[in-house]
Amino acid sequence: MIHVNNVNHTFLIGKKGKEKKVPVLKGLTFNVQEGEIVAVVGKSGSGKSTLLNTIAGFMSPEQGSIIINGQETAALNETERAEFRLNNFGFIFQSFQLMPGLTAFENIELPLKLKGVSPKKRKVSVLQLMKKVGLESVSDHYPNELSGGQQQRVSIARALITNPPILLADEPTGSLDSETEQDILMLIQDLNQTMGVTFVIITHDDEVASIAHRKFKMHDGELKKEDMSHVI
Ligand SMILES: Nc1ncnc2c1ncn2[C@@H]1O[C@H](COP(=O)(O)OP(=O)(O)OP(=O)(O)O)[C@@H](O)[C@H]1O
Repeated sequence: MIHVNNVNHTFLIGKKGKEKKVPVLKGLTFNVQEGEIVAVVGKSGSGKSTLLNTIAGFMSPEQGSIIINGQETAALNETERAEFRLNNFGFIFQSFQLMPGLTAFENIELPLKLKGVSPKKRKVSVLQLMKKVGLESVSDHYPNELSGGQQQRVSIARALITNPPILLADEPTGSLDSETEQDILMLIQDLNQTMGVTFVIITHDDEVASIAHRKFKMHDGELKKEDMSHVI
């Protein structure tokens, strides 16, 4: 489903003429299978977000290839890449990134509106998914009238409403207390098991990594598979 082949990337940092080369991704090779939850852990600055940005096609790696569902993303132009991203990925962020002027329902509905789905079909899909993620009772609430956990549920539902096969999550529980974190992790596991959604989760939190089928550790731009023998 996701094939990362010998990916290298170097940033140029500093003043013009005196730039320093900083290698951020060094020969990364790994695959993610359909239906897996994969966690990428590592210290701040180890290259996790850069890796996620290359998988999502927000940036192209200097060397190597990334193939998503049989498509090499670097071969697409900007417009095709945006379309490809829309059809293949949903995104979850630490800071939820909800539209403050829209209700929970309207936030989840927005991607369908942008895709031109009819109001009737939108309503059916949104209500069904809100039920699935446990948001029926707060449909008319604005983001500032929701708890952190509820806001993250809205953002997960918004990411899933167009049925993308892959969710990319950057510290999805980073803003939540530990009890709410557990709720969100259970939801992620449920969505993985019942809807077959593949998750790639960036985190520095061991609790989050513990729900992954496989865990990779980024260290100075290199990726090492971690022992997951504790996972049944
Ligand atoms: N656009 C950019 N231009 C130059 N350097 C960058 C850029 N983006 C990231 N870097 C550098 O690349 C390295 C890796 O950054 P990255 O954000 O991928 O790390 P991270 O593991 O996600 O960190 P964090 O956990 O703090 O988000 C850092 O040294 C960072 O300063």
